[in-house]
Amino acid sequence: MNVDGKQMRPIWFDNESKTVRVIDQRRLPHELIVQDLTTNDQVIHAIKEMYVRGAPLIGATGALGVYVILVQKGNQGADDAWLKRECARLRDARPTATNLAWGVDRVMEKALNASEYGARVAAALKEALGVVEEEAVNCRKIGEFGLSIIREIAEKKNGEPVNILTHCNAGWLACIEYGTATAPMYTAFDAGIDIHVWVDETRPLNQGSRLTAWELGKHGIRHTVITDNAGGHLMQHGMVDLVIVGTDRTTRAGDVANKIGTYLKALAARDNNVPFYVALPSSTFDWTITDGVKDIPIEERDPDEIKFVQGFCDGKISSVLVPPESSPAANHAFDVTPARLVSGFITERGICGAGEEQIMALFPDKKADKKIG
Ligand SMILES: CSC[C@H]1O[C@H](OP(=O)(O)O)[C@H](O)[C@@H]1O
Repeated sequence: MNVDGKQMRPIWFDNESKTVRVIDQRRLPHELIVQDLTTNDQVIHAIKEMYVRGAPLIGATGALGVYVILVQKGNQGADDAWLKRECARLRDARPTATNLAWGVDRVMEKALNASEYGARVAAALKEALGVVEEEAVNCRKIGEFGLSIIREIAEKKNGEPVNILTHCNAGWLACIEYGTATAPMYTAFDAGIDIHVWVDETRPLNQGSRLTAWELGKHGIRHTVITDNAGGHLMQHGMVDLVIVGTDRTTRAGDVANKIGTYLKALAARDNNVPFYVALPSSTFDWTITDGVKDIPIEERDPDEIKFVQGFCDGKISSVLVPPESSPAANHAFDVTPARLVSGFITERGICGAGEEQIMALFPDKKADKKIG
């Protein structure tokens, strides 16, 4: 996306150095730092520590990570067992986003189909770059389909802005371009529709206040950062016309795993008759499961992410302890919104209702035969 006149993506392959490069999103919005990923350990660390985050981006990083495994120093790329072991390590870097396993499996399969090392490397890179470009196109299409929802609301607003609430960051920084939840926002803004976005700060790592606010500001989209607990109040007072969020894993029956706090937004939206849409590429559906609360693994992260608040001061990032050092904290990174609270899904193939029948009608070619994640 355009950042101060420069086209940027959160991940890219540098053809000259043959290196995978990523933006270290932990440093945004105050520092734009690029990291090279030249070993599997570095790729795994970047995913675990959230240099890169967001389901489609994690999937693309996993896909390119298979290439890194094959070309890293001391590789045994032609050894199938070694390649599978390293891919399994990469696949397990974070548990909830189904895209990671999808991206790694897809590229590893192509690599294993080539026996000669050079052909294996070429096949892996080609497939991984294909994943990157496909997800960019998928998010553009999500924006095109999502535009109709925002346009329909705008037509009833008599010139007033469409107020959209979003949680966490499901922007281009979580994908490749456009984002998922943000894609319809960018498309509507670029089509001249007046929108304003309520941006949940999204504790504990503040992906909303740090990343979504940065993205929207760079695109010139009016937005307001709010606490995670403010959304219900705003909906009660008619200040939210639409909620659009992303997802890390959605079951084929429409249960949605997304950043912790999403479920509460969906409850407030239902209670106030506010449309609640989930935007995702098909790579984020887990076709093998239906019950999200029972079957989606919820990542539990380091409690210190809650106890220590990160800020930017005097040119550097610092952490400040908030609760008593001795107080325990519980850091569930995601929750599951049942399909019954979802108005619909915005995908690269169109918009569908939140039920197995509607989802499978849009994706009749998807099979529930391969366990992911
Ligand atoms: C388009 S996927 C974005 C999704 O990923 C985020 O989680 P995290 O920042 O921990 O990777 C959040 O759930 C977003 O909605």
